[in-house]
Amino acid sequence: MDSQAEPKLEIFFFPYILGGHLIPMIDLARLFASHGVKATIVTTPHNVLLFQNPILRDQQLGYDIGFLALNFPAEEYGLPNGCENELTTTNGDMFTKLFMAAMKLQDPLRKLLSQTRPDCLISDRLYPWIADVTDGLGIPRVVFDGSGCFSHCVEESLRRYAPHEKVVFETESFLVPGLPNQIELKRSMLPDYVKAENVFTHFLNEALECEIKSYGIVVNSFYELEQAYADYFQKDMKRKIWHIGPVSLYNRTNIDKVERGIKTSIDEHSCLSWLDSRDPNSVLYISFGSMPRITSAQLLEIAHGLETSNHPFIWVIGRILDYSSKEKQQVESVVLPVGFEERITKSKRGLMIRGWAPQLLILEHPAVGAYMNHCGWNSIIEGVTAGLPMITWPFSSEQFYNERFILNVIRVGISMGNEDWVPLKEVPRVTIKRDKVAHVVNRLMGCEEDEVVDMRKRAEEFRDKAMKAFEKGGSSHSNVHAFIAELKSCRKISQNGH
Ligand SMILES: O=c1ccn([C@@H]2O[C@H](COP(=O)(O)OP(=O)(O)O[C@H]3O[C@H](CO)[C@@H](O)[C@H](O)[C@H]3O)[C@@H](O)[C@H]2O)c(=O)[nH]1
Repeated sequence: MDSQAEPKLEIFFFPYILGGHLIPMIDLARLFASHGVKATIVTTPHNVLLFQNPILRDQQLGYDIGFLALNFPAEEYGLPNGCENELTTTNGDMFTKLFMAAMKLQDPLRKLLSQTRPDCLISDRLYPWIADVTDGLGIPRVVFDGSGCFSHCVEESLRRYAPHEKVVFETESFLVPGLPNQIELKRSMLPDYVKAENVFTHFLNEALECEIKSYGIVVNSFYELEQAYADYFQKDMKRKIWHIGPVSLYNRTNIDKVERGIKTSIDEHSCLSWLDSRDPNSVLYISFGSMPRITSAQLLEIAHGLETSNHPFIWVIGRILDYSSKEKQQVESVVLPVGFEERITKSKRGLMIRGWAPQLLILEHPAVGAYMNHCGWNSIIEGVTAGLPMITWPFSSEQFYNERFILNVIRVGISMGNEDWVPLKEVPRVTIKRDKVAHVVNRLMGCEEDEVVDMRKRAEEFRDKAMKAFEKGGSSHSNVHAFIAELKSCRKISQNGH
């Protein structure tokens, strides 16, 4: 039993500087603070500014949460002042510089940790030097992986058995051995750094070594969603994992005031009233995450496809890069079919959001009936939490693994059919044509076929399980407690000098 006088457990949270990593890590810190931990988010000055409002709100609620800022060497890398995450980059070159600058956080972090000595550091997977910083300081280090446990298991199987080396053609399928489900992939879906060694292979190998040497990993997922993989990870891969999500549910208590850093590009009330005017389950929500993904040509095909399919939609057009320019500069204004916007606005068929959408607010609305996304893990877990079937359209990173998870493991989606992995910030080589877009949208929206009805049912069941996992007594809630208890006992052991 903890004595009343025992000091609070202090955890430092050190997120990576990509939107899809920062957002869930901030939620994670807020979640732990709500469980009585002193949570300190260690990030760079402009990222502090970006997320200060939700943290202030939590402080007003009495939670012990705050920031510590590390200087970001933007200037040293020729980045404009304030460019401290990929959301503020406007071309591909800046993105590369950002990665390099992030590597330089090592020394300031070391200095900070040696002065402050928290009870634990939860850091993002993408800092391969993190073990050098914490080892020797005696601070337990835990890795937060922005993706789910499933993609870890796929990565491990590919490393162990290299099944992709036994197929000749890019379009040839192979089975991913040793996993609880039959998972088929094609070589064309694999990252270039898996198929042949490059700089990123080494970077990720170092990150993995660091992860293996860590105390364990926490994931933004819940046990019931990927039970077989959570067990596989612990038993076969012999590593510790805590499923503590969906962390976005932390925002749920105040869903109409969701602030997750970035200011939304649409007035939230007009977005909600547009949704209020639509029938339940009738709207398709389309978003491809926080990074630029699609080409101008693809944008046109999506627009035509949506118009033909005739289902209501909310379409988030994030940043589009001009892939033909050497610098991959951001396109200032996007070209849509003539009269498209007027037509969909007048008929109230669609709502376009240029920039940043209040995603959680939209996903939670009863009018939304399906979600087309790029299979970024946060999008998936947020879609699952909203009980939505999905249209999967992966492009890069581990997104094709995540797509298999949706299609073959939890079976709540249908695929748009892209099979061509491209590196982040490279031009997608495949353009899905308008007829295909319309066909896939029609297959899911307003369809009464058994396959789709079953998919919706399963999606709703997973939503209920997600809610249950997060509530008091649920698996994620208990895992947060178990994790805290374990860290407390580590602290006692180190204090007693054992
Ligand atoms: O207009 C928007 C767009 C995005 N989001 C939020 O931004 C996050 C996006 O995260 P995710 O869906 O994971 O996409 P990425 O930003 O692309 O994520 C990167 O990081 C993920 C976690 O490691 C990986 O799974 C992805 O492959 C990788 O691209 C989610 O929380 C969204 O709710 C918004 O709130 N509004």
